[in-house]
Amino acid sequence: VVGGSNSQANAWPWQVTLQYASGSSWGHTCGGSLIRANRVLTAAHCVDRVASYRVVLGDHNLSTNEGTEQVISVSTIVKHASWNSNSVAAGFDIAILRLASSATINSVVRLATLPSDGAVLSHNHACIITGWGRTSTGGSLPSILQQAPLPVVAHATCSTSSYWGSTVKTSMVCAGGNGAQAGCNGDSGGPLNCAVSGVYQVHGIASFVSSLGCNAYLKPTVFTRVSAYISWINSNV
Ligand SMILES: CC(C)C[C@H](NC(=O)C(F)(F)F)C(=O)N[C@@H](C)C(=O)Nc1ccc(C(F)(F)F)cc1
Repeated sequence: VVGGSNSQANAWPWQVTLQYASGSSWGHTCGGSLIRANRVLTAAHCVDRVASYRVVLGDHNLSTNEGTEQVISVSTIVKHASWNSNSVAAGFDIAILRLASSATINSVVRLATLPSDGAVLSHNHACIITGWGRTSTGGSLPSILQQAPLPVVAHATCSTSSYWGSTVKTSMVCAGGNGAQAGCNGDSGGPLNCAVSGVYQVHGIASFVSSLGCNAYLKPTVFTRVSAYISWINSNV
């Protein structure tokens, strides 16, 4: 997350870090959201690489053991059948990870609330991106979960030529683009948290940013719009 700040410990209790084995250690590769005690919602592009994956729930500082972490391996991966890693612009950047065991739901590990089928948020609706992605384009990865305000950019605006043009589809949600706050590499798969009637919902799954730079002006961070995939989730969870 570029232009963000440290989140309060466990303030986003559905946020997970998706990690893959590299050598003898595990490295953060993507975010994700807990949607059932044994199911995590993430981006399909996060699991394109054949590897062994694990999720860590209840984490805050990736570099220390805080005693709230739950480490669970990923048993199976369900990527959307229409996902094509050569065209992120087509959408379908969504996957469900089945966990080897169920998480213990407690004060620091909770299920995400998903939006209702088809719900579309209006321009400037206040949302917050969270993640352990880079804090600047090509920069370093933070230890502490970051968050930043990222207001929704309506599709009508986001699909104009000065923004993303036809790269962005109605199955996506744009947020940010002010040149300061943005998602960045490593935030992929993580949530766009939007308050609706006082309850935070996971309205987006971080999908892509501009290759010109994470916080490129008028290139909002683009998320998979979760409300466009509710029936897919319900039949694959
Ligand atoms: C691996 C990528 C598909 C996803 C990667 N996503 C992210 O970094 C995140 F965190 F925003 F989700 C990304 O945007 N990386 C930049 C460097 C990128 O490749 N962006 C990008 C690629 C293709 C297009 C498109 F759709 F136009 F082809 C647009 C942006």
